[in-house]
Amino acid sequence: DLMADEQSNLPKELSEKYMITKKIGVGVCGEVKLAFERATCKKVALKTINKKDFPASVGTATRSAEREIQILQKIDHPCLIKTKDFFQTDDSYYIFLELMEGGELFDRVKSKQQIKEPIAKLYFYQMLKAVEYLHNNGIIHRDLKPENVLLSSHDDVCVIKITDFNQSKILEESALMRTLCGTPTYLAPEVFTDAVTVGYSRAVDAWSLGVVLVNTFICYPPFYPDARIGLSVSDQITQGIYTFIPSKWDGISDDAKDVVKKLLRVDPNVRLTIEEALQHPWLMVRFIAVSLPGPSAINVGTFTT
Ligand SMILES: COc1ccc(CNC(=O)c2ccc3nccnc3c2)cc1
Repeated sequence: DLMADEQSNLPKELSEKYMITKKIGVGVCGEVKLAFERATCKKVALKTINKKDFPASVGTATRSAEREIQILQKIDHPCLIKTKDFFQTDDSYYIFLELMEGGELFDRVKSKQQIKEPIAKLYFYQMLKAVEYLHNNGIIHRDLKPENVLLSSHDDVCVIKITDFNQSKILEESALMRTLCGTPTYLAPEVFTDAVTVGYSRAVDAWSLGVVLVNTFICYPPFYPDARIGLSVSDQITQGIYTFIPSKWDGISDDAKDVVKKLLRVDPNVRLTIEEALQHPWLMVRFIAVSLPGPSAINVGTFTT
């Protein structure tokens, strides 16, 4: 059957160590299957990236896949997905990841319709901590969305982990940074004025988290195709036009709305940074330490409503 011959063209070392079973998710650059580690019978997720899938841009595909793998193996944070094993053949990468039993936040929001504020805050706090770690390590995710936020269990109170780093960017030391270290005697003024805005590319992650937060609260994103608005989605975004629909936001605190407003600022220079968001009153509630069950328990505290 399909499973058998797929199992057959896997690297021998891989199929000796793991048994691959059903597909549990499909991503842009490959698919995610449930696998079992034969020695421990533990469940793991297998993400397969086929190099041949992008014949046209084969260069960028493998570069982005290699960058993703490089990042996956370097990062270490309770709210970032961890690689457990890795294999490569001529035409595919096989990345074994810790299995997130709860699936995607995207599906949880869809099935729950409305996520209660303390739970949305718990998830959002963990996303902020994960992205804070990435930014502190010079990594920008650049593709934060509910499909890339995974839940560790079916319980509302659970650890979340961010996944999918194939759009990520590693901030290298730039020629501009080196230029600004030298004596500016012969430097043109625009080199300094440009320098003010350069280095805010990480602000894209803060914006995306603002959109994810709205999506988590009211189950659809703030910018979406709607004839009544009379603007394309990209125009709504570039003009920062969105509304807090009263019926959807009733019962949600003003602090929560304030975080959204400050993340969805069009100008990246004034947009809330991840660090500032973590200091916002909505997130700075009294925490009572509670350690969540599960492989990588973290103390996030119980959120007062
Ligand atoms: C036992 O069969 C299942 C077990 C769990 C699920 C829900 N999880 C998933 O659907 C899922 C999707 C992508 C992932 N990417 C990396 C790590 N874990 C992941 C888990 C779905 C089916």
